[in-house]
Amino acid sequence: MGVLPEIAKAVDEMEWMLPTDVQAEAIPLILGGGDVLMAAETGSGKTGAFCLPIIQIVWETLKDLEAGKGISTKIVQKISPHWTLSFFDRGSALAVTPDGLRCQSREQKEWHGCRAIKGVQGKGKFFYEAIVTDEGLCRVGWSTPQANLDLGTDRFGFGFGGTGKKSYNKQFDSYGDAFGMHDVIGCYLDFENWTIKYSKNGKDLGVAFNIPQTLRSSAFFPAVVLKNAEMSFNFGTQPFKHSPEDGFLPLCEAPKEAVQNSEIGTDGASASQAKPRSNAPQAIIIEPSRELAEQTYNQIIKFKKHIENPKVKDLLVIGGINIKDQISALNSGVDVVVGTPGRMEDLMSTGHLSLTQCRFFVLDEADGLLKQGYTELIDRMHRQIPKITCDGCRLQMIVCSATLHAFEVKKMAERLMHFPTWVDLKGEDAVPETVHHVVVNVDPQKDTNWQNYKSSRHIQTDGVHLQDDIQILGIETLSEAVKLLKGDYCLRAIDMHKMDRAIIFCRTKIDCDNLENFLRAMGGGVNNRNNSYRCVCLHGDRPPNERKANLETFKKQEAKFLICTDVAARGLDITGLPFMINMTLPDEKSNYVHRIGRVGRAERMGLAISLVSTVPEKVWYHGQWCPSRGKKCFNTNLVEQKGCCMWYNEPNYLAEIEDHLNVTIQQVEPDLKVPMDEFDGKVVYGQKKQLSGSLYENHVTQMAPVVKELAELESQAQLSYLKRHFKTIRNR
Ligand SMILES: Nc1ncnc2c1ncn2[C@@H]1O[C@H](COP(=O)(O)OP(=O)(O)OP(=O)(O)O)[C@@H](O)[C@H]1O
Repeated sequence: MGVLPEIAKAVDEMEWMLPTDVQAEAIPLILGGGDVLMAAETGSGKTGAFCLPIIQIVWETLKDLEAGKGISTKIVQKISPHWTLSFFDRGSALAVTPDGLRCQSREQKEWHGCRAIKGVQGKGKFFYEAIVTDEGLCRVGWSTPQANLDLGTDRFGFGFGGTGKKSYNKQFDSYGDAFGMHDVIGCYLDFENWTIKYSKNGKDLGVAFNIPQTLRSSAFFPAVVLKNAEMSFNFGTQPFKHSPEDGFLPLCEAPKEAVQNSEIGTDGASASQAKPRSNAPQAIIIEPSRELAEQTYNQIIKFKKHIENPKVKDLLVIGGINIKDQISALNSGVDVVVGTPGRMEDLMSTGHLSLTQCRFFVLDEADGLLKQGYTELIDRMHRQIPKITCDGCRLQMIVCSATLHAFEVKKMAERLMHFPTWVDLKGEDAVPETVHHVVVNVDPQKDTNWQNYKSSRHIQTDGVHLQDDIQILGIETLSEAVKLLKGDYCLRAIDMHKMDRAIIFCRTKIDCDNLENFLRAMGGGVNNRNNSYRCVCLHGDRPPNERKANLETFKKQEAKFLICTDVAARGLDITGLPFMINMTLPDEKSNYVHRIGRVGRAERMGLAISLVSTVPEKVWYHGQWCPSRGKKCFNTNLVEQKGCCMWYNEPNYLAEIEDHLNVTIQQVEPDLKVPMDEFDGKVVYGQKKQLSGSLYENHVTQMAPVVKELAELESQAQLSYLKRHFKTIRNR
């Protein structure tokens, strides 16, 4: 994987012998500093593909910062021998490009400043240009080494700000004109008349300051201070946009005897100036659900197990955990933060989480995040992150999902990412080869068993037909019948395949609760310790602690079935999970891919069964119009009648999914027997496929005859070429 031995050791202990395809492609790209969009099948190891290189780079940066000398050598090499801004003599949130000619600060509340690496002293007249390259607040001018970096707020520096004010010793007086985006500010320093003045787009704004006697023996350095802004500089190595007045020299032509080098940053000791603030992590990883955030966080803990000196500190930022603990962890220093958008936003808005040192911005399950309505938040976070890091590297953005081809993702990538490389191992959405997925039709007109159900035996339905007359056979009755039958089909699927571990997806929270009660009852009640349908539930109405505990129970195999809404459709990784049941198809086609991707992970085989109603089913649909968003809502009218129900047409959704995946999903009979095909007889669901190509000995034996044939063909081709070539020469 090309990672540190300490990381490789941890990965080895997890029994990862080879990188998966997506890891082999993405890890070098991320280590190389690029932006990456990763689209690969569910369960193909995307989490490792971004976490491993991130941990490595974060650790290397910490090591450099700790050593001091590391970072200074790295940077000093990059410093041009000419006039540039200093990488050291600058505020912690101010980033400088590797050429030292542009700086940026994305801190919104504080000013962050910077000085050049050289200044001038004694006699002469000097000039440089500064250009506003992004909206924001800026002040530019000259400062002596004693001045603080907030230019113009003490007696040692002179600034001219975009609001049309000159500033010295905290005194802000009107001067010249206001300036902003694209304006070119000329900065003049005159040691003959002891004055400082400015020009805007070539127009002379007149003398701004008389240099006091006390400062006349000091060196003056170009200086700038920014608040959420960006400026670029020309010290004379490029033609100026507007030539300076006669007699003023570009700084880069200042005679040697007038030039004074900055003392800050010439030795490693000063590198600490670039030390990250404690609450400013180097990597931010955003996940769409708490469970997924926890899972990624747990993987990071495993990956960094052997990393020492310095340790990489990580933090999980999700709701349901005491925010005070998260704040105190942030204050004591974090390097990698994994979390959900809501809690991250809370911490950012209160200033407890700073993005100023972020070098990795990762969106896992990006299309899911965008669909949940986080586009604006993501854009806002991206704006706050400096695009160049404190040690001159570029911000890296990594975006991944199994279903990345959504239009919104492409638009976001265009907007925010910097020439991203697509690691697209699947093209359009696809189901992994390791997943055997089938559908069974639930047809209440053919299968009339529902008419014989006694109340004790059937599943409680969601109550949408409470107001309907279902005694007479009509679409409402058939819809209710489907709901009853589906409970039974689910049981039959479990029994037929002797499922002892399965994830079961329902469309709504109430469906989950009803199925949980039904399965428990069918297994002899909740107090029956040997309940053969032991199950737990995971959905948004369950408190965070219960969600966490239920997931743990299922992972530890103390419950056989995990019943959930789409909250768990994405990313949840349950080792060797053999079975999955869809009680209802999702209306969002990409969610089908995510749901069935909970099985068939890490090369293990899985079976996914979807129950598809042949008739329309009336279901709950609580939109924004529903005052309680579904809680204790009994409005069974259709949406068109200002109600909270709709008709759900599963055959249509099935057709859309098949069209999207370009496959016809195999259909099985209501007995739920899965016919023999290449999966059957050769695999045990939940285990690795036997005789698969992943074992190298087998791979070599399988490929040997083909390779031999290829070698012979190549030799023939070369000989025939040589013969022709030889003939041509002879004929000449
Ligand atoms: N190189 C590897 N060798 C063996 N197992 C691996 C390797 N990489 C990842 N795995 C395992 O594969 C499983 C799936 O990985 P992961 O959760 O990263 O998949 P994913 O691509 O993010 O899936 P999804 O799209 O569903 O989120 C995990 O259990 C992980 O430990």
